[in-house]
Amino acid sequence: MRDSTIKAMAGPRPVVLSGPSGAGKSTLLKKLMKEYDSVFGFSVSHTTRNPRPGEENGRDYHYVTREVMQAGIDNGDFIENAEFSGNMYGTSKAAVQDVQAKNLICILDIDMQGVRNIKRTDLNPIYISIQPPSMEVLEKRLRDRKTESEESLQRRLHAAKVEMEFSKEPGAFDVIIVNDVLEDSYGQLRNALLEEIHKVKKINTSS
Ligand SMILES: Nc1nc2c(ncn2[C@@H]2O[C@H](COP(=O)(O)OP(=O)(O)O)[C@@H](O)[C@H]2O)c(=O)[nH]1
Ligand SMILES: Nc1ncnc2c1ncn2[C@@H]1O[C@H](COP(=O)(O)OP(=O)(O)O)[C@@H](O)[C@H]1O
Repeated sequence: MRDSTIKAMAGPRPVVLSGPSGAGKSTLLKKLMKEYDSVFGFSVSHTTRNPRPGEENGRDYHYVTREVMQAGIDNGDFIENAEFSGNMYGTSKAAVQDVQAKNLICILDIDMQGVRNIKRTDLNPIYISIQPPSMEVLEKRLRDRKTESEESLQRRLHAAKVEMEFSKEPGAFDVIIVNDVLEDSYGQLRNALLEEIHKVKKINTSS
């Protein structure tokens, strides 16, 4: 579905982080937003999964039922949505527009289906793949995070293999970061976004 209402505005380009569950997307995204709190705005997705300990409704996700989610989809409220590991996830138009209205860099954390769907819109983000150093490390990190049942863990590890294959497709991502040593990965992420960061800083200091 081509969505022309989400146009690439004259402002800074949005950023899409994508990659296997457990690769480190949230960790890196939180570090970035902490260091550049007046530059980035997080696109708060909707999901039917339950909140994890420490997650907050409206900050990490909008936690909704399948019925509410489906009604929003049917109403055309979403730029894209996907089923992942037994739950629904989706990016509403409002989530992106709320951030862009503040002239911040909109940062999205979405799966590979979301990447494919966003490529059919005019959003024109920078696509960044966050990957684990290996499947073994990924499994260890997911187990140590203690957020998944054994079933959900296995589903996510299977999805991870598919996502790693997708990231090898030419043109799928602009930047690929293997998240081994966190400080190094964070440095790579920051360097990849410095141009957009400076755009926002210039706009904010000149206005
Ligand atoms: N397509 C799509 N995927 C999303 C969205 N929000 C989150 N996801 C993805 O859904 C997957 C599961 O997210 P989550 O349950 O938070 O697990 P985590 O990746 O282990 O933190 C991840 O790959 C996210 O990038 C969304 O709005 N759209
Ligand atoms: N570079 C890293 N080295 C070691 N552990 C990491 C690293 N990056 C993330 N982690 C840990 O791995 C787990 C998964 O990270 P998280 O940011 O939740 O991944 P995602 O958002 O991609 O699912 C978390 O427990 C996190 O603290």
